[in-house]
Amino acid sequence: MDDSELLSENVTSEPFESSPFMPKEMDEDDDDAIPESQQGLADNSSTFISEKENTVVSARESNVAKIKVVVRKRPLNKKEISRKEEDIIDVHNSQFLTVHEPKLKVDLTAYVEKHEFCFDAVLDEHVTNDEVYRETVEPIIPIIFQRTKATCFAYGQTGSGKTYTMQPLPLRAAHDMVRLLHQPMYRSQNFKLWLSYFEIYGGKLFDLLSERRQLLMREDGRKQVCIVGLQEFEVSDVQIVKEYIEKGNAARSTGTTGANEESSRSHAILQLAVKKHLPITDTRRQRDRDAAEAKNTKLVGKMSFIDLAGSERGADTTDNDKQTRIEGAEINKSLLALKECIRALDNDQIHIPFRGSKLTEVLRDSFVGNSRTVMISCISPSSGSCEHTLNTLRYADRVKSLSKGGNTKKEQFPVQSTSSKESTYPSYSLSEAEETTERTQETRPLDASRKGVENFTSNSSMEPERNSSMIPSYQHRGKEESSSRSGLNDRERGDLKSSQIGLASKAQSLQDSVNSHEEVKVTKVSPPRRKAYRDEKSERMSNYTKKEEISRTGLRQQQQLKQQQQQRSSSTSASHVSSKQSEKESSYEDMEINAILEEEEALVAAHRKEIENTMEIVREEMNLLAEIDQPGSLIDNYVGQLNFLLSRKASGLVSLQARLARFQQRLKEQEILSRQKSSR
Ligand SMILES: Nc1ncnc2c1ncn2[C@@H]1O[C@H](COP(=O)(O)OP(=O)(O)OP(=O)(O)O)[C@@H](O)[C@H]1O
Repeated sequence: MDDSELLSENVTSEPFESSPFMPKEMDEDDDDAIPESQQGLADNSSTFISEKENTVVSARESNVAKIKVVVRKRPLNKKEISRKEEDIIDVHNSQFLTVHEPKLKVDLTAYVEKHEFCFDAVLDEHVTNDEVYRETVEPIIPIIFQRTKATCFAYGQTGSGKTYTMQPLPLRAAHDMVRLLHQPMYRSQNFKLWLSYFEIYGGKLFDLLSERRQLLMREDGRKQVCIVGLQEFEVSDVQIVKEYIEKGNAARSTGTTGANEESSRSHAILQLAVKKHLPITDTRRQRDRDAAEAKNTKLVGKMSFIDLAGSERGADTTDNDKQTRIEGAEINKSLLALKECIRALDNDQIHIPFRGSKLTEVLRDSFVGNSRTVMISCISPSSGSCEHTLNTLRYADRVKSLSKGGNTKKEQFPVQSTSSKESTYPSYSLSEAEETTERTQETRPLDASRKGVENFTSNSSMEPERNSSMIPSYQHRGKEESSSRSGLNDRERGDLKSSQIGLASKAQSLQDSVNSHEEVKVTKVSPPRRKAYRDEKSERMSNYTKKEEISRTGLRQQQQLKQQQQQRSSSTSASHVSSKQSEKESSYEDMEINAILEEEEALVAAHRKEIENTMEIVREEMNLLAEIDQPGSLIDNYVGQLNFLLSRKASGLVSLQARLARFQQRLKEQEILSRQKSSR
């Protein structure tokens, strides 16, 4: 038992339970029970779907979100328990989770910071693989027969349970798909199930079902990705699927990382494709006919299962040998590319950088057109993995925000509220198989249930016209939400807002205390013209150089008092010989004080603006830190962006300091002037 093994491990596959999403399996008798006339109708028209079936499909589709983000927490393992690491993840109501992050204050007092998240589903350590299947893949299966391409992938740090979660899913899916194939509706259309299994290792593609033969990825003229040489096998029963999966798993590249001794070093992609076989009518021998038929297929829909390589950067890039580090770098590159694609979609960019990595090229179908994506974020519950867990959850939160409306403009999908399990997706009736005939080569002469085809267009089988028409002109049923981020980002904004409010109130109380202090002083302040008050005024003005005594109230009161004095002086000394001179001086001083007040206001406004900018920069810095902690992040990006942010911060401070210096200078000048006047 290795260290990472779990005490409560239950790795053996669980027996299948019948699925509420799946129609009951049709046996031969059921099939026979279909009236002759209806069978004929189905044969003649590939678009035939009964109204009832259509309603069922629509109802099912309405439960299938375009992007679904599910989090799975695994139990503590032996190693973690022996290290006395605590379970820091609380799951509530199957959708919410709280991470209790242990932290230390500057004075080394321990405290716990809570991070709350909400996802489409959160599965705790007691949830079985079968339940994971029900929550994630099962609802998608029926729509694979309705021209949908779907992808399910697991994401998370190494050892968090990705392989454990992903491995049983294809078999369960195949089980349900085979059942559906037996439905008269699909049987009559000659729908068949095909399986392929390959991995991306070190940026190269290898066929896991064909002695790890290297494959080539090409883009055809229609920008469809083709995996040249990939072997596909027709599978008609679950036992055969199981054998292929085991064969492929055995051929996978694994290695040891700092955190998992049997770590997946590659991204493994298992695809189950539903194809419509077109009948070969000419009179050939049965064997030739099978081979020709296998070539003459149309892709209906496809389900891809992707087991991503472990995403823990640190362990991969520092602890291990050169080869492992190179692998780690390659894995990081593809995870980064995946993140970039998600971000580009999130920002509604026209150009999506799918070409950033082999992985994203393969995943391209999952994000465009009539697609469904399920991301299962696997997390470890231990306190020692807290940082990685938070990174995984932040990544998941970002993907979730994509489903909330980031791509509504482009694809016109109604948005889904991720805080609710219910989603509002339109129904559409697409029963007809894809029109594109697959250009396949080299049919392997295998037994009937194991037909293998080397595919030259495995990912390209849907015609672009069709593809574009597949993006249904949906009418929005759901209420469209703004593309604002939820969860953490909202919280961050909330934190920011409350800290802003906190800062503002602090500033206000400071200002109040300064004002009250000033008020005491101001009562002594009198118009500068009167000798008796000159010293006080000059003292006051010199006090402006002290930051804490800068007060607009003071200046205003000073001005008011001066005006009162002026009135008094003009009323009582109207006949005085120096009154004109005095008025001149007074108006000059008025202008001076007004100018200082204006400058003061500008300074305070600039200070406020600077605080806002600083907070914005701090927020960006926090994002940057969160990103650099993500697996696959590039240090170059980090360095460049940090440099940019620090320069922004520095230039903001420098310009505020310059303004402050100008203001101080102004006050000094004012003081000198008033001294000169007082000495006159
Ligand atoms: N939910 C779970 N319940 C029980 N055991 C689990 C669970 N999740 C994972 N494990 C166990 O934890 C260990 C690590 O899991 P796994 O190999 O699936 O991790 P991984 O994320 O695929 O790692 P890597 O990325 O390095 O391949 C295995 O021994 C697995 O059996």
